[in-house]
Parts: sequence; structure tokens; C-alpha cells
Amino acid sequence: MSAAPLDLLLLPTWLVPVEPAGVVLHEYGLGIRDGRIALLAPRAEALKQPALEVRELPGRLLTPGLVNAHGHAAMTLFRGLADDLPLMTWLQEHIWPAEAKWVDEDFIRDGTELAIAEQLKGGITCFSDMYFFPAATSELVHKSGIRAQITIPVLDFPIPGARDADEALRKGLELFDDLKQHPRLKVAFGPHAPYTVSDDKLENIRMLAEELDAGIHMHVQETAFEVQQSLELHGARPLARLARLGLLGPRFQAVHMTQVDDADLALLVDSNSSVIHCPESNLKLASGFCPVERLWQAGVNVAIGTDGAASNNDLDLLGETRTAALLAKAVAGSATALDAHRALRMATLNGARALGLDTQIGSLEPGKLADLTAFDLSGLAQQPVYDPVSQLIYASGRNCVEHVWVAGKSLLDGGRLTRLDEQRIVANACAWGAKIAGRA
Ligand SMILES: CSC[C@H]1O[C@@H](n2cnc3c(O)ncnc32)[C@H](O)[C@@H]1O
Ligand SMILES: [Zn+2]
Repeated sequence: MSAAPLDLLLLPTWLVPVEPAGVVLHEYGLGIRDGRIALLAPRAEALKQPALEVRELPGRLLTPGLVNAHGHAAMTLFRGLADDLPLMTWLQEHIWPAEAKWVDEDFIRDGTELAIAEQLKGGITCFSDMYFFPAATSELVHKSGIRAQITIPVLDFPIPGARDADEALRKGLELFDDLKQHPRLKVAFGPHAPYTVSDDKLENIRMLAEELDAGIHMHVQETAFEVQQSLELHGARPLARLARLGLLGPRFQAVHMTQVDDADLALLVDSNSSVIHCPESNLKLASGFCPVERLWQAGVNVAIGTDGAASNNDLDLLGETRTAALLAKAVAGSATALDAHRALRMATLNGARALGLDTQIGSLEPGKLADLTAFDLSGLAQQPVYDPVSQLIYASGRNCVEHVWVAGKSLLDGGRLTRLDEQRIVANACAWGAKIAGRA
């Protein structure tokens, strides 16, 4: 009995599977059936397969969809609200008061929809979110067709949507249960940072995460000040304290890590934890520099995230990856650090691995879900093309993103969002801006 026809056959000029590493396939076809990659073969061979739809993509590069491994989606509505400040001043004197005043479920819905639209237009097919009212965020993920890890926010003080950490966890566990079978949503724990969550709550989170086989996503060692403060209060660096509490492991996602000494490196390697690098937020808040090349060479899985739009100020993961590739060279003092192919791997498969999704997404391999991005490299600024990955990382912007598919479903077609109403999203964001700025 012959196999059912492909739902869609894509015929790009270049295809970069990411795994195996460093490979560029020229004139290949990728076939999709039931949301998964069903075929990867040279063009002539691929064309022999019956397909319901065939899409020629000349001058286009097809890659796995980008994975934005850290952000605070609804903070898009605070974009540009408090610029040019160091982390703790930004957070304590501006962002936390604004969140207390403005964040409710409507804010989360409108801000998250804006973030999802911006991310899809930038070639992102999966994002991780750490913010308030995670159930409202998950509704937008469900509706939009994108993939996400939604984390349960936990802090020692009251937050929008939860009077205390116990309530946040109780609601979070309900969400975990509700979404257990969701094909595109994964729930993880999001204790904010070592300086905002006490030992007893971290122990509780460790126990729950173990029981549920869930990720733990946390800002860690973002600044030298944080490390200093932890040494004074706990007699240990933050990562060592978390290790003592049993939080490190393959499901642990350490966001930022601008401060890494030899003992920290050993803890990350031995525990097989992931690091999520957020270079533009670290640069803008002058937080420090994550030693990406050193971590990578030691075997640590390094993913990349934009952080929130209030400290970046965009959700442009392609631009972020370029920044990371350039910055890694400066930090390592070596032009060979984080080459273009590894930078793309960081923005795809490593992100998937950090979120525990690497058996499903992150590379173009038969059997994996068809989360894909097609970039137009036919423009003036990309010529000539010696290596499409070099052109993508060093010579292209997110304006080159042309098509996005998640689980084989088209969410961006020729630069247009297929499921979201861009005009309405912009109007809502403008209305929020006017209200927050006191112009409404
Ligand atoms: C648990 S909800 C998220 C919480 O984190 C705040 N936040 C945003 N960016 C950063 C950052 O770089 N470091 C620390 N905290 C950050 C956000 O405003 C929410 O309050
Ligand atoms: Zn953050």
C-alpha cells in the first residue's frame, strides 16, 4: 500500500537542517504530512512524491523555526517606558510599580497578542514566557497557533493574579493539569530569581518539578551585584545555593548567567543545566557579558532569548542572534567564537533542548514537527550568497522572514499573519500606550 500524499512539499533553494551540524542542502525538498516532516530529499526525488500542494521557494532559505527561549511577552506594552537604567533601578523604581498599576488579564491578552504577532513576523515559532496570569497567555498561544513554554511565576511577594506564592503555585498546577495534553503548550515553573524567592519556596518547586517532570526557568546571576548580595545573605553564590537546594539538572534553565566562575561552570556541566543568553537586555541594562564560547566549549547547552521588550526593546531573535555572534567574539577575544552555523543552532535546536522539546522541534529531521521558517535571501543586501547561513546571521534582518509554519500550519504567508489581525493588535497597543502615558 503506498503512503498518503504529502500535505505540502516545499522546494527552497537552500535548506539548513541544523542537525547534522554545519550542513547546507542545495535544491532539496521538504515534505509535510499531518504536521510532521515526512520527507527530506533532493528536489528531483522529492518531486516524485504525490503532494496536495507544492510550493516553489526560489532564493529562499528554509530553517527550523526560531526558538525565543526567554521573554516576558506582555511586557511589549511597556516597550520604551523606562530606558537607559541599570537593572535594579529599572525593576524596582519603574517596572514593578508599572506592573502593579497596569497589569490585569486584559493587559496580558493585548500585550501577549502583540508579542506573538511580532515574534511570528520575526520567524519565531516557539517562545518561552515568564509573566503574570499565565492562563490568559496560554489562551493566546492556543488561538494564534504558535508554540510556547508558559511558566508559573513565583515571587516572595504578591503579584498580579496571585496574592502569594502558594496561590500562584496552586493556579499554576491547575494550568499544568489543563494543558497536559495540549500539542503546542508546555507548562514549567518560573521562580523569578534567587533574590526574590526564598529557600522554602524553591524546595517546594524542586519537589513539584521532579514529580511532574517539568522545567524550572529562572533569572540567575544576571549581575555582579546579585552574586555579591547572595554571598552576603546566603554565604554562597546564587547558582551554588540553587545547587544546594537541588534545583539544577537537565530541566533547569538558567537565564542570563553573566557571572560565571570555574565552580559555576562545573555546576552547569555536571548538572547538564541549560543557559539562556539574553545579550541585548544584558547590554542595555549594563548587566554584564555571558561567556558563551567558554560555556559552549565546556559542553553547556546555550540557548538564546530576547528577554522582555521593556529591556531590549524588540522581540527580534534573528537580530539577537547576530548580536550574540558578534559579542561572543569580543568576549572570547577570538573571531572564531560562535560562528554563524553555531549561532543558528543556538537559536533553534539549543532553544528546543533547553525547553525539553528537542525530540520534537529544533531541527529539520523526518519525524519531527514541521516548525519552519523561510527567509528571502534574494534581495540586494544578501548578494552574493556563498553560505546562506552566513548571509542570514550577518547580513539579514527580520524583514527577510517570509513564511512561518508551526506543526505544518501556515501562520505567516508572504509576510502576512494568517490568523491574527495586525491592524487590531496595533490599535489595541496604541490605546494601552495612551492610557499608560496618561494621554487617554
Ligand atoms: C515572574 S514574572 C517576571 C518578572 O520579571 C521581571 N523582569 C523582566 N525582565 C527582567 C530581568 O532582566 N531581570 C529580572 N527581572 C525581570 C518582570 O518585570 C516581572 O516582574
Ligand atoms: Zn527576563
